[in-house]
Parts: sequence; C-alpha cells; structure tokens
Amino acid sequence: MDVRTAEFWGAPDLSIQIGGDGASERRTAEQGGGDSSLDWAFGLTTPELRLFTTGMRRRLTPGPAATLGERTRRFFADLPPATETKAPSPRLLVGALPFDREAEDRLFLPQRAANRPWASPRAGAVPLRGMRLTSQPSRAHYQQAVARALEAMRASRDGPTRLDKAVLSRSLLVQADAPIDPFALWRDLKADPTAARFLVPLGQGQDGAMRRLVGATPELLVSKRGPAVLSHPLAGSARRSADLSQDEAAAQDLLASEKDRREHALVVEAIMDLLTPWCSDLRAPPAPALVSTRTMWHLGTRIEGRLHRPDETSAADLAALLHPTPAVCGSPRDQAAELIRDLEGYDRGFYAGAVGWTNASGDGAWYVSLRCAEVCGDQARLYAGAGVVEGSDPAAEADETSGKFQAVLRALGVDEASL
Ligand SMILES: C=C(O[C@@H]1C=C(C(=O)O)C=C[C@H]1O)C(=O)O
Repeated sequence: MDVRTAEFWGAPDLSIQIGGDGASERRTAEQGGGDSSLDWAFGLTTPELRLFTTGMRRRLTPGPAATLGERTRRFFADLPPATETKAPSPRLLVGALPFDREAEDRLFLPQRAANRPWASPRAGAVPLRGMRLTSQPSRAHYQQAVARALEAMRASRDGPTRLDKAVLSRSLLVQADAPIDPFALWRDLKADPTAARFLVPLGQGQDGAMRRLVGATPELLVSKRGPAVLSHPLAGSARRSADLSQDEAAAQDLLASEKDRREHALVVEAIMDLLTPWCSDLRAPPAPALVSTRTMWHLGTRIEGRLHRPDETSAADLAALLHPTPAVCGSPRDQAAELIRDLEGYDRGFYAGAVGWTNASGDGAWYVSLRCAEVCGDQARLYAGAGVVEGSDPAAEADETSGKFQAVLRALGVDEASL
C-alpha cells in the first residue's frame, strides 16, 4: 500500500501518515509497557488519516454544543505559543461530544501526537473468559418502545408538529471477570477497515478507572479542510449475510426500499438545510448509494460544499451545527429527542455523539460515535439504535440493532448472533 507522509490538514506542527500496512501498529500494540501518559491516549484511524495522541496538556472548558465553536476559538487564541523546540505539543483539540446537546463535551489538548499507535499496556486478549451479557432493556421491551414511537408518530399527524422519525437505541452490558483492555478491543476492531476506529478517554469513572469510548464507526458527521466541507450521513440499514447471494439480495432490497429511502432522505434534507446558509456549491447526489461494514449494509449520501467564510467557520462550529442529525436522533430534532428521552429511559452518554479533532486553523473531522462501547474497569456498555419511521416493524428494528452490536461483539470475541 502507498504510504505517504502528509501535513495534517494544514496543522503545521503535526505530520501524519496516510495509508500504511498496519505493521508498525501491530509491533507497538504487542510491545507492552505501562506508560501512564496512556491514561489519556486518544486514537482515530480512518481510510484517510491516522492520529494517535498521548497525555493531556489542557482541557477545553466543558460546555454544551451551542458554545463549542466559541470555546474552541477562545482556547486556541489563549494558548501560549509553543516554547519547546523538540516535539512541540500539537495545536489540536481531540475528544468527544455527547448525544445530548445540553450535556458537557470532553475535549483536550494532547501532549504529543504521532502517526504511530501507542504501545498497548497489555498485549493480551480483551479478556474473553467469564463474560456475561445483559440486554438493557430486553429485546421485548425495545420492541414495545418502537411500537410506542410509531403510535406517537401517528398521533402527531393531528397535532401542530408532525414527528417523522425517531431513532431508538438499546444497550448491552458486558460484565467480565477481569478488567477489559480497551487497547486490545481497539486493536481487534481493525477487522473493519472501512470504518473510522476510535479510542477516546472520557475521564475517570466512579472507582477511579478511566472511562473510554472505543468503536469503529462508518459515519462521518462532518469534516472541514480549508473551504471544503464534507458530510457522509448513513440511514436505512440491513444486516449482511455470510451467504453471498443472500447478502447481495439484502443490499438490493435495501436500495429499493421505499421506507429506507424515506428514512434516509430526512437526514440528507436536514443536513442540506443546515449547511445551506454557510456554503456555496452545496451538492448531494439525487439518490443514496450502498455503504457496507463487515456486518451491515447502509444507504449513504456524500454531501459536499464550500464554505463562504472558511477562516471564520471551524470544524467544531459545523459539528455543533449538525449534531445530532436525524440519523441518530430524528425529525424534527427537538420532538424526536424528547421522545427518545421518554422511551429509552437511559442517558446515551457519548454514544450517538461525535468523536474527532479540530485544530487551531479550524480544520478538523468529526465522526458519529456508533458501533462502540464505553469501557470502564471490568465492564463494557455497548449501544445500538435504529431509525423508526412510518412503516417500521418493531421486530425488524430489534434485529437491526442486533446486527449493529456485532461489530463490537466480534472484537470482544463474543459470538452471539441472536440478542
Ligand atoms: C443508530 C445507529 O446507526 C445509525 C442509524 C441507521 C439506521 O437507522 O439505518 C444507520 C446508520 C446510523 O446512522 C447505530 O449504529 O447505533
């Protein structure tokens, strides 16, 4: 594979490798060693970039999505110029945005950044013995919630605001007999090379152990490089099959499904509407295309535009503008968020939020935090959701969430097809 070194999207003090065969990654992941700067290790690898940071130099004052752009601008303006001559710390914020726009985000300036992965503190397996899985809520309860969302949609037709879509999730608690190694989980998520793999520190949990969000998402919320803006939403899904002809049939059925196209179009319309005032030359193809992960087919649309004022609008501004899209929340956004709060009965935390980076020049990329688990000590909590629109079937939506759990379950070494 072609291995190039490129300037990191205009960040003058950070070079990163594009491409790579993963050999250095395997070497370092297997080396072992217990560097405490790994407490704050952050990683993001996509088909376009590889970013690994260690240490935490300074936190961005946490706050809600509405103030993210302003807080990041102030942060970089107040940041003293780098004084070190050797390996200056990057002028880069990395971290995660929660699902709830009002909840506090977790972004920080790392101490060091590189294009090589950190050494995993342990070289072993995730651990795979003694894991107990509990579906929270149960599958039956989830199906009831989907049925209730459908009722709410029907009832809204007679009210002032019509609810067209709500994305309902369920969670899976994995309890292990020993601490779960987030680095080993991250390493094993590599099996899905088209997805963006992430490992994000979220701060300490109740028992002092670091909470981390680890996953491999297929969905780009938004990236900004100079004037160029790109968003690649996904909505409308089908489980893949090991049988080639069944797999192909599932993809073609998805592409032809009126319900999935409607579910998808709501997302594209919302993103186009939100980006229109900020962009010229905003474009999306007229029909979605198939996007695949190892376990799922999705409908996807690449939306591209050019910012009117690239020097004044940052990747953080754009992430805060778009998040959460109807791919993970619904339409209209506020009504869907309220229904999700009522029906899910738990806090999504950083699931269905965003993970990514933004630099001092405002460039950056934010991915929707899906196909992930929050790992802390000997527990991992997985999440998966599905979009509910008129015509959705509760059992089919539950199957879809089972399919979405597979990405992390496989990396955990759990072979549990029917949850
Ligand atoms: C909510 C999730 O996925 C989202 C929902 C999709 C859908 O409803 O078809 C597809 C991709 C994602 O935007 C998830 O993976 O948990």
